[in-house]
Amino acid sequence: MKMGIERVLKEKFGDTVKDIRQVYDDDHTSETTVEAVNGHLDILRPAIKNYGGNVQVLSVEGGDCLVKYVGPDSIGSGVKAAIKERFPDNTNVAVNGHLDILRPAIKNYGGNVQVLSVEGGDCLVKYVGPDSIGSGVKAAIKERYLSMVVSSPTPFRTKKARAVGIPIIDLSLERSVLSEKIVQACQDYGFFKVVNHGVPMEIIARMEKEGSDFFAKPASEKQQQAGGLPSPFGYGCKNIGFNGDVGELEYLLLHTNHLSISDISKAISSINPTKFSCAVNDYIQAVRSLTCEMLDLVAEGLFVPDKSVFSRLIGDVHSDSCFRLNHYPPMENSREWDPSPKLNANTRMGFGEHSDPQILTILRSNDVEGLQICLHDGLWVPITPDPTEFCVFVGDVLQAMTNGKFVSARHRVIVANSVKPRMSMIYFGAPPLNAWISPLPKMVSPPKPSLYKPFTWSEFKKAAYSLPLEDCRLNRFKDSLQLSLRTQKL
Ligand SMILES: C=C1C[C@]23C[C@@]1(O)CC[C@H]2[C@@]12CC[C@H](O)[C@@](C)(C(=O)O1)[C@H]2[C@@H]3C(=O)O
Ligand SMILES: O=C(O)CCC(=O)C(=O)O
Ligand SMILES: [Fe+2]
Repeated sequence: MKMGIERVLKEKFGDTVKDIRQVYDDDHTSETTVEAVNGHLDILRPAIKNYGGNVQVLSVEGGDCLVKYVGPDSIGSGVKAAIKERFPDNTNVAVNGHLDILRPAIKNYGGNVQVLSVEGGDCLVKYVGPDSIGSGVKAAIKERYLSMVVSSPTPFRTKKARAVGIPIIDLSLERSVLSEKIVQACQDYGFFKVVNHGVPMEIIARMEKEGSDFFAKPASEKQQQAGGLPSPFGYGCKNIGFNGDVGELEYLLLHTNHLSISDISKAISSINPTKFSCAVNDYIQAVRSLTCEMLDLVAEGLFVPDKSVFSRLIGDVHSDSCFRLNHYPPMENSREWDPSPKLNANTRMGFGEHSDPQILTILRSNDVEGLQICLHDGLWVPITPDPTEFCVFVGDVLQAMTNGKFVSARHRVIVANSVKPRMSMIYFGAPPLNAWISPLPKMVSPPKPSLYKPFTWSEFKKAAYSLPLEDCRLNRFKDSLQLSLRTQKL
């Protein structure tokens, strides 16, 4: 700031301007505290807010000042300069932390890292990217800030650095490495992303075009063309299921068998139904074979003797798999930024918290964010959208078949301020209605008795559809015999 004024004055008055000193209304020698530095940054806040960003001083300790900043880079360097100028005793100002050293590598993998809070010695970091860099994030924080404990009289400790490393799995890797990585991801998160998946971009783009063309039609047309299909299929707006759940979305839900796709295609376009049906059939065929491939890798990674035990269910001609297009209209008129995950004036619940009932879900979205997954400890993590990747979710049936080794991923969609609609295309790989589901023998042993009683997919589905979206549906299928045996032992 001072430098800008100096330049303007020198331009105007030349060498007559000798020295320019900045003076402050308040006591310049006042203590350097989080509050004081935060207060000083008020000069930059209007500009930052204008870009939908935010700035917050997290800690000031022994010459180190840690600042969380979201906004354009140009203002970011202004933040650093403004602090150093006003509080010269802050020799080390880290905007968005010390983690800047790792950012280029993380970005390279399409990932992201952000310090969410530093409180009472706990540092909470949100991280998306490969595991290897995730542990680097942890190490970098510990290395940098643990040393401060020694030198600082009132230590700022970073006891628990928590790097959330959502796995991104490269499907071109060698098979044995892949199966291990996929099993690990299913176990740790019930969720992972895949790259180099082999689904042709042309097939994805054609499906996306058909989807956006459909949602661009007037509401009455969509309703008339696809609103009257047998429940729960067809076009829906805001309602989710039959139990009063609502969301800020419209959708098209289809069964994946050829006959129902052909029926809906005729309803959507009487002039050229094959354009829509071909796009849907090609897309479903491609993601189905990707799903089967990943399920075979799961079986290999779990050392299950029958390697097709999961994929056979989905590949079956009678498979009850379905396909869904979700369209979340954008929010208007909101530029305010709120870092908390709670719903506020700027966010709406697009699709409420739930797990998918099927075996495996494969989701592809455009580049509009909104999807979040819940980790085992209850932390909600936003998933960075990438149209070239697929997101994979463990469903309830896979949880039952692995006897709880994998836990189905709870997820939701929160629509924030974006100018573009979010559109997702989701394949839910399901067994045939009459297929029996139970924990695989390989997954059951005396220390790990069967957690679930056998059920058919039809029974499970009926129960699932009778329950609200957020319910844990598998609870109804817990093996009460095992439970009572265990209680007796206690
Ligand atoms: C509220 C509901 C909607 C849902 C059926 C349910 O009763 C509970 C599960 C929901 C879900 C989630 C994943 C899929 O989007 C879906 C099609 C499915 O199979 O289960 C939906 C169901 C739906 O939207 O009809
Ligand atoms: O639309 C999305 O991104 C996710 C929706 C979802 O979870 C679902 O349809 O089951
Ligand atoms: Fe879902």
